[in-house]
Amino acid sequence: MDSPENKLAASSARLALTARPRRNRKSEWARRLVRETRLSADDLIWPLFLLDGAGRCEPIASMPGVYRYSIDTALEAIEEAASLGVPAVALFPNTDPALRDPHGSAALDPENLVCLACCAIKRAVPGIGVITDVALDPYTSHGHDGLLVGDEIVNDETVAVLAAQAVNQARAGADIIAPSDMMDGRIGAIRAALDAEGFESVQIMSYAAKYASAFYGPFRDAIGTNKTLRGDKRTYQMDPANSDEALREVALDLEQGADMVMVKPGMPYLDIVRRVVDAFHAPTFAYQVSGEYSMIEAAVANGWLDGERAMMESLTAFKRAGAAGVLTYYAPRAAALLRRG
Ligand SMILES: NCc1[nH]cc(CCC(=O)O)c1CC(=O)O
Ligand SMILES: [Mg+2]
Repeated sequence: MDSPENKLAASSARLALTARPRRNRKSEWARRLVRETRLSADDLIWPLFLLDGAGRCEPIASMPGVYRYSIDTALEAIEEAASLGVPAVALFPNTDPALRDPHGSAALDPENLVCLACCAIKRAVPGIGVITDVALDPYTSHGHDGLLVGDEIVNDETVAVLAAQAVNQARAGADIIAPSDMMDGRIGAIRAALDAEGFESVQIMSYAAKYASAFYGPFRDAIGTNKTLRGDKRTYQMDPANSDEALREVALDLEQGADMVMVKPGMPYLDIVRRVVDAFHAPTFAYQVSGEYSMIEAAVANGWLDGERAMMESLTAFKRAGAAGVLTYYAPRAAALLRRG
């Protein structure tokens, strides 16, 4: 027969190919056999927002599917995450505006929201790791991560407060201290302060390469700093155009005693993740930040993306780039999906 299909078949001689990479993709079992990276619940850290009061679980408009929890409801959610195999949570407080001041004093209050939550979690869900954020932005009236003198975020004075904040969190039972402030020299100062107080076994996960990113917008809604932030954070967070600088930052933090390092944001910075992993072979985490999450969710809400597939593909990409794990608002959802298989 002279159909167009037959003509095409007859005219196309077999290619003399030795390699046909498609052979390894011919079926699901074959693809499973050659899969290079695998995501598991062990790779997921769940960042969680806290607010005061009881019985509260408040939606965040710019982060559909993410909530601010009072401690009691947080415990239920964390219990659930632990049962799904999520190894650790990272706590971020939405501090009552009345408790914020120019010095971020509430960061040092042993009964602040994070400390109370930390104690409660260690008691109620002892099997999950608790990561606390070291930075002053949830506590300062100006929304900066450090102390503001004139229009400068002063480094060394801030570091002294951060070291005290870290000790305050360790006393409340924090397992991992995670400085996200980007001041110079804070890792060494925090390590020394922790050790001096007998907290040698408290780990430090340094936000070593944290960029001044537009993708943090929804997070600042979540903790209530968007309205109050004066100016921007470009004098301490990194320029998104830089890559070698990230390696120098990571080197300094590892020298000063960081046990783990982080690159943030995540997906637009996978090249940095890969470079850091290849250069240092240290446990390197990536933060799939609020804006990345909300971008995916907005497309899903419009019917433009398949939510589950976009979630799992984005998380797998972090593993492929070499990350030891990912801080992601998807942690419980992804862990539940991985459990179902
Ligand atoms: N210490 C601030 C902090 N810690 C974590 C995030 C962002 C996380 C996210 O966007 O999900 C930020 C935002 C910022 O630097 O303003
Ligand atoms: Mg640094």
